[in-house]
Amino acid sequence: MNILDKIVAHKRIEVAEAKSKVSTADLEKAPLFGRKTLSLKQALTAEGASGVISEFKRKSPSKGIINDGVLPEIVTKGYVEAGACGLSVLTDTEFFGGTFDDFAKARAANPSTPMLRKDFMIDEYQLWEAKAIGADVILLIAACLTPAEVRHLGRKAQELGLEVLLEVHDREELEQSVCEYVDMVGVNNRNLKTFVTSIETSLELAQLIPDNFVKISESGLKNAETILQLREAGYQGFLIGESFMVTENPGLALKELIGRFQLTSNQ
Ligand SMILES: O=P(O)(O)OC[C@@H](O)[C@@H](O)c1c[nH]c2ccccc12
Repeated sequence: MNILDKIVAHKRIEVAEAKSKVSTADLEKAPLFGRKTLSLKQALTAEGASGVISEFKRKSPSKGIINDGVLPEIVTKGYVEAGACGLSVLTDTEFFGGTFDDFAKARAANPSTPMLRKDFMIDEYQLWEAKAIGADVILLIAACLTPAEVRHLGRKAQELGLEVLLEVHDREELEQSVCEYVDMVGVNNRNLKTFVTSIETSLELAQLIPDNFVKISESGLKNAETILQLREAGYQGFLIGESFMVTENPGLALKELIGRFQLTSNQ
């Protein structure tokens, strides 16, 4: 079984357990459930936006522990002060060490920044959870959903006021899963089944993504030259975790990166 299949199998058990404990009616009573969501799409396309969506990630199946002793409220506040357009916070515990508590702390520290609940969404129950913790955006990974599931979850998410980021890794996933219930298309440079990471994936798929979707390049990004190259190819969003999280001060790492690509693009 590849790692993605393992994660999804585990997720199904987790969701079944969560459902048996807390009903969607109870989730709707959470204080943040009715909150007005923020638009990541708008933040990414605003004049002068850095385009960076910074991720809070403690560990991953590909890297093991990245940075475990850090506080989500401190790191994410640092990201926002440095110029992040949006935040991504992992909520998968088993494989990424994330929690709802991490998300809640980041949410409270950054009330006006769009936040992505980064998890493996397989059931509409998880959309209610996302609303209850104060998320603005959810991720739908084409590699672990059928095109019909993408449509169904995307439509439900949008009905709840959430924006939808569809993640693809190849042409087939893109062509089969992209639909009107998606707001942004993310190209994952990392193959979730093999962990092989290559920017070429984003460069190759760029022209195939219809223009009405905001394009986001995800994973393995660390230098200004690459960001500029991706911008040139049509990307307006850059999802970056590890290269910030491995440093002692992730916010500072983001600030330095933005400084480098803004400087370079003005020359
Ligand atoms: O840490 P990186 O290489 O900068 O990548 C961030 C993000 O793209 C990555 O964490 C990611 C992209 N898609 C995912 C799906 C599930 C879990 C994690 C991910």
